[in-house]
Amino acid sequence: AMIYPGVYRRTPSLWFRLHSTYVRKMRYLFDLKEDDDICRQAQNSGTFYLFHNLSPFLQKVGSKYLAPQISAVEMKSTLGKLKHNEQMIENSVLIGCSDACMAYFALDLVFSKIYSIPGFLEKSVIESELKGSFTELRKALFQLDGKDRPLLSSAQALLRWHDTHQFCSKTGQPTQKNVAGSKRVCRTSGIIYYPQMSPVVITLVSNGSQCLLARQAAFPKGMYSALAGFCDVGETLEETVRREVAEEVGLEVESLWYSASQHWPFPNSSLMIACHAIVQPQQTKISMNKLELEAARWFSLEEIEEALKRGPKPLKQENQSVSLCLPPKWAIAHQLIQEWVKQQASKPA
Ligand SMILES: NC(=O)c1ccc[n+]([C@@H]2O[C@H](COP(=O)([O-])OP(=O)(O)OC[C@H]3O[C@@H](n4cnc5c(N)ncnc54)[C@H](O)[C@@H]3O)[C@@H](O)[C@H]2O)c1
Ligand SMILES: [Mg+2]
Repeated sequence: AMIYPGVYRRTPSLWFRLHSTYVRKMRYLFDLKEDDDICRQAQNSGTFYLFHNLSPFLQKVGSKYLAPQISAVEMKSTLGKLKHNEQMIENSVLIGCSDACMAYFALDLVFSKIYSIPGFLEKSVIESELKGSFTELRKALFQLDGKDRPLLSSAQALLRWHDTHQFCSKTGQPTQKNVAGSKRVCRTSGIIYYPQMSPVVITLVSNGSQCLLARQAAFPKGMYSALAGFCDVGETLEETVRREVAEEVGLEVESLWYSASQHWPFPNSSLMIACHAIVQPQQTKISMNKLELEAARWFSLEEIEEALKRGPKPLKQENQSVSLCLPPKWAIAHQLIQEWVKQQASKPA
């Protein structure tokens, strides 16, 4: 149920003739964020992605997993023992819309405090009612394919932000979310809080023929990735790349260029900005920062190509060590590595 803006309400066909699907979607989402009444209406006709303590609800269909969209009606009836539907639905946050402008919301059952409502269903009962399970997001990202990954990642980030920003940090008074969940306001101080994101630079360093990968102690066994670091206040992205490379492996960047970016929900909300960097070929001796990293070294094209072929799971080798494995294909670090392999292949021999 699309809500047409302004003059188009009388002439919906004009709205469709004048705008591409993409523009219509973006205008609709803008209206939902700006206008609480429009957004409240959309909550009664939209669909919901469910979370339980930040774990998305997944269903197995054949050999595939997917995140089902639950209609408002379906939700009220399935979770029908609720006496406070309205109130619960208002805890949802807007996360997108379909090409036909049907709004998508995310709702966390735990954060909505519905468990304090007498008679509300246990998690396991909800899971068997809806025929699926609440799955930890990292695991879910491996099981899902396609468009659900970024959608669930940003949904989780937004739900987490609301849960941890319920009070004004100046007055200590409760903050109120707008219906879409695109901001929270403190009525006492008038301060508006917007969902927070930390910029992070992730850099694949190359010396012209090898690339530098590193691992943190917390990484899965065998996994190496590009260098990453949070931007400091006042820094440009270029300065962050140079500082992080110097801090973590003791090298000086000669040149760098931007590749792409990706939202990353762990551990909070980061905007991962991916870059390639080249260090001077005569200055490639790694001096690793042991506080940050467990290992860092140069890898040849052959080693990287083999690891890409093997896929994301490490193999146990004879000497007890594990083989190199790389970040999953949906992580931007993987994309940087793929691009580097292509650059190497296109170089004259
Ligand atoms: N290396 C990878 O392949 C990779 C891939 C995907 C995502 N990431 C993400 O990149 C992020 C940054 O990487 P890192 O841990 O090496 O960063 P880092 O090298 O900047 O070191 C982390 C330290 O920075 C400090 N810090 C400064 N600002 C911070 C902020 N806004 N939030 C949290 N800590 C902050 C903390 O002291 C923290 O311990 C991590 O959140 C990680 O999830 C890394
Ligand atoms: Mg780092």
